[in-house]
Amino acid sequence: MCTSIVFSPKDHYFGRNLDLEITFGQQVVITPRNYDFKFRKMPELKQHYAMVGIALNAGGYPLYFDAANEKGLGMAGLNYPGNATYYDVKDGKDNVASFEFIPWILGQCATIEEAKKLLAKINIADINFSEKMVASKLHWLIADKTGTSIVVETDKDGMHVYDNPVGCLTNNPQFPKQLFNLNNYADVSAAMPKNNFSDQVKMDGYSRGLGSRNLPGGMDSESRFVRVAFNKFNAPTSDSEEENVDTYFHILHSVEQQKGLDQVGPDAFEYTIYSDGINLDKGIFYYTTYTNKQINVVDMNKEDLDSSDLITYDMLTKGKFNHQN
Ligand SMILES: C[C@H](CCC(=O)NCC(=O)O)[C@H]1CC[C@H]2[C@@H]3[C@H](O)C[C@@H]4C[C@H](O)CC[C@]4(C)[C@H]3CC[C@]12C
Repeated sequence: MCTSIVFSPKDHYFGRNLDLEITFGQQVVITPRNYDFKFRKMPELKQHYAMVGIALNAGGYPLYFDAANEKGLGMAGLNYPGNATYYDVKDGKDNVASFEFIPWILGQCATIEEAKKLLAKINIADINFSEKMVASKLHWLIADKTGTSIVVETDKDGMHVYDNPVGCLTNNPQFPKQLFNLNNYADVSAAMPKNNFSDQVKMDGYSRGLGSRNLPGGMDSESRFVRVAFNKFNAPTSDSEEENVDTYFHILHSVEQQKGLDQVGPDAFEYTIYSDGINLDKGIFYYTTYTNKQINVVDMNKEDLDSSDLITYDMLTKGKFNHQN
């Protein structure tokens, strides 16, 4: 499962945990403005906004899992099995394959308002990247540098674009159900609970943290949605970039999947392969991996964004122990 958030302590940070049992050889990929973006059913974008994110470089084509552009619009695709539906090519619509959706939006839109205008014309066409790489069933979180976010779900009954008041997304069920489920946690709090049970029962608050005792702790997508929303809304904010980035990763790591906890096959366990976050205001990309919790940084502004070839960085997966004696 996966979790994606936008966190707005001062600047705005957008990204996700990628949870899966296999890894694809993904890299940090910067697509500069003059990379010739080809689309199966739409005209190419010879010039577009530059973007940075995690992608699989498939023979020179960036298959983005999540990314943000130089204008501060971010977008992530998360698994949405059983619900995601892609459609036949339709006349009069912008027919975009699911693997083209991130570049199509990030290449052309600077804000959520602009994205909504393009979304109104889009038909997510049921096209595979290749015979081997069939379309994954996804839904998407999109956020801009005001911290505003939306969710795009293409269900059996068509495409839905939801305003997202909580700024997070996980997996199933459908987004309105995830929001509704928050009702069940209205009394969860960072503060010690008040005894509403009965004034005839003496309760002495035997432990700190009892206000959050009823937060769901599971690896499942509904539990992670509640937990990450609560942790985000209660996170401290600062004027310091480093403190805010650090807090951002604490939030994502609070819903990360340790190996061994989420069994998906006889010997297969889903785990958090990487966590990433882009400062949408500044174009700085941060990430950690399962085996390297040090925060790694790629600053897109340090690259020649007017060039035409993909710029890639292998993810640093080897952590360091700092021996002090
Ligand atoms: C599996 C993950 C989503 C993670 C998640 O939600 N997992 C939880 C779960 O399995 O429930 C998705 C997110 C982006 C997806 C990739 C991107 O869409 C790009 C690319 C698209 C091709 O159609 C298929 C391969 C490929 C490379 C996709 C493989 C599956 C990815 C990596």
